[in-house]
Amino acid sequence: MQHTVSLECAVTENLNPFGRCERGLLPLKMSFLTSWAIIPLLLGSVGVYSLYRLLQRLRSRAYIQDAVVVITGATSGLGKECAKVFYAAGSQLVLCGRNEESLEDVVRELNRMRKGSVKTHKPHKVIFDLSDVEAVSSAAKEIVKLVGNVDILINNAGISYRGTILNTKVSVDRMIMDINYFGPVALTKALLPSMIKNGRGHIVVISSVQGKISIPFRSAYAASKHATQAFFDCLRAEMADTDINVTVISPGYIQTNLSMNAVTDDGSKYGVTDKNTAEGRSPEDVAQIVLRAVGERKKEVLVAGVVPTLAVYLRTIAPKLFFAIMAARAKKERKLKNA
Ligand SMILES: NC(=O)C1=CN([C@@H]2O[C@H](COP(=O)(O)OP(=O)(O)OC[C@H]3O[C@@H](n4cnc5c(N)ncnc54)[C@H](OP(=O)(O)O)[C@@H]3O)[C@@H](O)[C@H]2O)C=CC1
Ligand SMILES: CCCCCCCCCCCCCCCC(=O)OCC(=O)COP(=O)(O)O
Repeated sequence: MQHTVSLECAVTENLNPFGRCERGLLPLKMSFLTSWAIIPLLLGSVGVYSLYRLLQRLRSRAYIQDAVVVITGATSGLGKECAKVFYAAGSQLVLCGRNEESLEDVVRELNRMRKGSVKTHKPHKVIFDLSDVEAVSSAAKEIVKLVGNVDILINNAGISYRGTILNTKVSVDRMIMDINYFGPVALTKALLPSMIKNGRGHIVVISSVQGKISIPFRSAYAASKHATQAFFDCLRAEMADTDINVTVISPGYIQTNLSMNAVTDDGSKYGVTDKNTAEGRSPEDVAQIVLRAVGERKKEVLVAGVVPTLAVYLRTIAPKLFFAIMAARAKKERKLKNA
């Protein structure tokens, strides 16, 4: 019986600190006082948070300013935009690409950029093809000779693919793996010893949402990005007791030449800008996200909208449902192609 009464009391009235039921003005006064007390508490928290953000921004700025930053695939798309934001933030850039003239165009574009208050540095260029492991090794030597220690390596270069597994030549699978996986692995391995010797460094890799989920007709690309995610997750763990940071960035669609430059099942160029690519995020935005992630030494960042983000979780939480959605997607795409 007593139990029933105290329960009613808890629901309809106030309990004092000793658990007894109270009536009258006192509880009203208490709630009035606590609601006023919350204001300085809230203001204090906002102040502490703002101070924390300011310190974080200053720390990020100091980390990037004057840092030696190597960017692969700097001739176009996300790589070129990363070059711009790191250049403006005062980094000493080493721009890597396959084509000297395209790299020179990027350097000219950087020179034309309006100079802010931050001191900028003249960028270096290093030309090599990521699919050639020997070339990667000599490029790493050239980089160290040019700038000494590398602070931040941004493994950005990559190529995509469209095709069915049934029709795709293994040489195409290999080519994608060479550029997207073995290239960054080789460059990272070549530069890591000097980072360790120097006592600090930061390895960044541009993976993809497709490093976390596989979608139909992207087998070679998704596989190369899954391998990339796995390798750099291992590297992060192995470097945990050093001052080497590892950041994996996994973007969704970006408005670049990726789909235009993608290869098909026989290795020929796809040559089309897909609707998803054209409607993707701007490379400028994504480059800003990369800059912030590096400054804040984030371990990984998924740069994607609600649906791809849900898809990533769905793959783990409800794989059967995810597989069914992917099967329906494959069926629909095949039908569209054959129509
Ligand atoms: N665009 C998108 O929707 C998304 C892109 N990404 C990733 O972003 C990264 C950048 O791609 P993005 O800017 O979009 O595409 P782009 O095609 O615009 O840029 C790709 C860059 O990679 C370089 N590259 C290609 N092959 C080689 C090679 N064999 N050796 C050296 N460099 C090479 C290209 O150089 P060259 O000028 O010589 O061809 C170019 O600079 C890639 O890793 C991609 O997978 C991730 C998610 C989404
Ligand atoms: C409870 C609701 C769950 C909703 C889940 C539905 C699943 C829908 C599938 C979403 C697939 C998203 C794929 C995103 C792919 C992507 O962003 O890739 C980025 C790239 O790397 C692009 O390269 P590409 O060559 O493919 O253009």
